[in-house]
Amino acid sequence: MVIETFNLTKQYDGKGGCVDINLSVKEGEVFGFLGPNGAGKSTLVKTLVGLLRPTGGSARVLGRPLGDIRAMGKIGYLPENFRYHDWMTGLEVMRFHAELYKIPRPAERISELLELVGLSGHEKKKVAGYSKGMQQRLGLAVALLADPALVFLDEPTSALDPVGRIEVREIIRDLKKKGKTVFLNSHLLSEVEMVCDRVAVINRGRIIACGDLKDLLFENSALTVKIGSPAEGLIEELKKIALQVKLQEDILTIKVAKRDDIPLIAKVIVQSETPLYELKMEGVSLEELFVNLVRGGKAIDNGDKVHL
Ligand SMILES: Nc1ncnc2c1ncn2[C@@H]1O[C@H](COP(=O)(O)OP(=O)(O)OP(=O)(O)O)[C@@H](O)[C@H]1O
Repeated sequence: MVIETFNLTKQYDGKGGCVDINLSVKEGEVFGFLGPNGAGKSTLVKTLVGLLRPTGGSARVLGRPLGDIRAMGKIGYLPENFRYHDWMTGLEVMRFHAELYKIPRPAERISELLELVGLSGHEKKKVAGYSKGMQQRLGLAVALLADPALVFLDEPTSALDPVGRIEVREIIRDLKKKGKTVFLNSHLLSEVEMVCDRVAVINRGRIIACGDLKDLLFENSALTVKIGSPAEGLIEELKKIALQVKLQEDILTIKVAKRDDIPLIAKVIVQSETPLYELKMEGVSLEELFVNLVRGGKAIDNGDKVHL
């Protein structure tokens, strides 16, 4: 595991922050960390990168305890609200951080990264003259300077235009291809849906859902089946396979535990000689799931916390 936390807690004078966080993030995955404003996302990230000391619990990052200097050298971090010295040029900011990281042949690495984030040609301009999006691109380049094994990106695209967002998505995918682990905080759920393998949702400092993104979305989807008059005993038969079966007029709404149960459901209906007119999976988007979870809706049936 690249990140493992054990009841990790960081509160400010006993309030706010994040509480009893138990998470594990595997090597090479893109992990999405979601939550509404003030939920505790940045607090957890700052604690994991060693900027804040936990007030409870413990964690291991890259196999080392929190704050261990050997692990910190392999971590890249793009904070949510950062400001570089605006009297420096982009190139100077990069050189400064390269020195801190003691990067061998920094000139080569710096120009490669400025190219990657689309700042080539702007490196000699002062940061004061950079747009918000350019500053965010510079922040991303700094986060990637040391070729980190683990990258924390806190709202990496908040200031970017649509093209910039696509570019960052490509950078994230490329990092994954290279076997790097990405921990992504973002409010842009469609973006998270496109790049993340697993997600956790935090609300009021506590994790309320965590799991494989595809499974989480599947669990919260339902099969809708348009049928004629149901044969005797059909609903009972379906209940043996499905998690939940509801019949309203001629529409059956069925929740299944796994994809392979769908053809089974169709078979049972057909074999019962009930007319079957239509069968489709009504999926939820991550946005719908998120809103349901955060508002305490019934998005998830088996308790208020899911671990897959
Ligand atoms: N330095 C601090 N001192 C006191 N309380 C803090 C401090 N930093 C954060 N908090 C509180 O801890 C809680 C979590 O804040 P945090 O910034 O971690 O949330 P977040 O999920 O990153 O929010 P956002 O999406 O708005 O950036 C909030 O209630 C916040 O007010």
